[in-house]
Amino acid sequence: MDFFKMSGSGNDFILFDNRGGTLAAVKDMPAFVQAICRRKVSVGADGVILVEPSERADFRWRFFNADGSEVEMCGNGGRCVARFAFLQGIAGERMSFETVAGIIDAEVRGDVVKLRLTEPSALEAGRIVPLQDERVTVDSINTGVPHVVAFVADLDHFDVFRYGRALRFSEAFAPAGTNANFVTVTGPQSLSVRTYERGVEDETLACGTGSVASALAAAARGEVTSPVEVTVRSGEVLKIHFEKNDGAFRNVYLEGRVRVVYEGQLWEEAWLGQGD
Ligand SMILES: N[C@H](CCC[C@H](N)C(=O)O)C(=O)O
Repeated sequence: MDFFKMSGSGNDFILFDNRGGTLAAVKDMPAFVQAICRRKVSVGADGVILVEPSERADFRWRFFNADGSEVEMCGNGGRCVARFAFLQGIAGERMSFETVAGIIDAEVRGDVVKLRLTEPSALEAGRIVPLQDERVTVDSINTGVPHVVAFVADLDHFDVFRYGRALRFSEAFAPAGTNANFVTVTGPQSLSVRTYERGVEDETLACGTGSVASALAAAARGEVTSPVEVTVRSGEVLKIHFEKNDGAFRNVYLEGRVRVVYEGQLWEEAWLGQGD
């Protein structure tokens, strides 16, 4: 099974062109995904992307987190799959693809990919959430997948794992759970974000939909205007463009560089029998 390994600003993925049933031998997809996402004993990644045929767009893709959970969308994964599709001749520089979250337009310019995301929804500002022995104020929004955004003062020394897990599993966001973003606004068009990701169950080096959620939450508070440069944990910068009209956000774009790390051939021993 041929695959690509790609990185979207440090959020890394294993991509398969599954249009011809490359993965037909896989009987349990979540178990397969968990196995190949394990670092040191297999390929290792934050998630897996399967490109499949679509009646409604150039192609469809399914996204699986490293824990095997299939979820609606992935912003950095979307940027990677757009460049993958272009490089593989599956689509041109301008394309549209189908996700569980909806149809997304993409434009590939060299190693920079710009996505037009689905309309954000369910923005709730100033939610008071009990968190261990404290109560915190967070904003929540869905940017393809669910996110909470908390504004903090000293991001570099913030315990993202502890508070990220507490928010991820908080009753307030049950049963689906959420991704948790911790943000410091650094200027009228810039902020820094660290994200604890659902389904990776750890902090990742970047989160695309989380960066968008953070930019829109800050814009809703009147603290930033479009375009917003988001510095992620890897140190790379994602650019978020949006229109804000009477509190609603439209034409939301996520832009940034993606890297092809390598192309590979997956051996069965890299996934079969890993639980033994
Ligand atoms: N972990 C997320 C999906 C991937 C989101 C992130 N990698 C991105 O770039 O948007 C979730 O389960 O909702």
